[in-house]
Amino acid sequence: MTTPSVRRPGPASSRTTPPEGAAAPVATGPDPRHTTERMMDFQGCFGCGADAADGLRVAHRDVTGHEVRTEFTVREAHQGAPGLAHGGLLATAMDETLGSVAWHLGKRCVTGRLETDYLAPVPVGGVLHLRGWCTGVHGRKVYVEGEGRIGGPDGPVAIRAAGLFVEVPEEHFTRDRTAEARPAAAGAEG
Ligand SMILES: CCCCC/C=C\C/C=C\C/C=C\C/C=C\CCCC(=O)SCCNC(=O)CCNC(=O)[C@H](O)C(C)(C)COP(=O)(O)OP(=O)(O)OC[C@H]1O[C@@H](n2cnc3c(N)ncnc32)[C@H](O)[C@@H]1OP(=O)(O)O
Repeated sequence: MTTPSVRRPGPASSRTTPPEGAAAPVATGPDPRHTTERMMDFQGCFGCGADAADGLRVAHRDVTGHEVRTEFTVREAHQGAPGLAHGGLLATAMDETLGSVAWHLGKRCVTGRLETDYLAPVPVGGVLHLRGWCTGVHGRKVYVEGEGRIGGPDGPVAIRAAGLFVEVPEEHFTRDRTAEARPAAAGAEG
């Protein structure tokens, strides 16, 4: 057990806390059946992709067991209030980190729920050091928590989060959803 560095309770709600009977995570590494070329070579991800011109470029640094470490360098384009990072983008960097925890457990998952606590502002020019780890697995559900520190990996905690990731079939990513995305009226035309 790590000692919480802030006086607030943990970030997880009942929906992001593993239920009774959840299994401990088993760090298998990414499942080769899921790591198709299409997925692995994809650089368009807003969170981490090199080809996402306006993306966050979250850098994946280290994986140890079921714990993942990443870094997010906050640039001017990420501001909410002047000089400070926008909270939604900090949540995105966290989503990226927690999602990759599930991936390294060999699970093909999407974010079902993401809860965030903001504890301190993150300044432009700073680096947010993120860490995510799995708290349990129950059926298709993978429970993950994380934190982001400023000024270094052991600096003060600026953001904490808890997420629920849900395993999906490959078809989730390959299905043609063009019709679903169209407005209902336009979709009704043959
Ligand atoms: C994710 C990208 C992967 C791409 C991989 C590419 C390269 C790989 C390399 C590295 C990977 C690195 C990092 C990963 C990166 C990024 C992370 C970003 C991830 C995202 O940015 S991803 C986009 C946003 N995300 C969505 O776009 C999801 C939209 N959504 C749905 O697609 C459905 O909603 C779905 C599938 C979630 C569930 O739908 P479904 O029909 O399959 O299943 P169902 O509803 O039955 O839920 C099953 C059980 O989950 C419980 N459950 C579900 N949702 C819950 C909630 N909100 N709260 C509490 N419990 C919930 C139910 O209660 C039930 O629980 P129970 O089994 O106990 O009944």
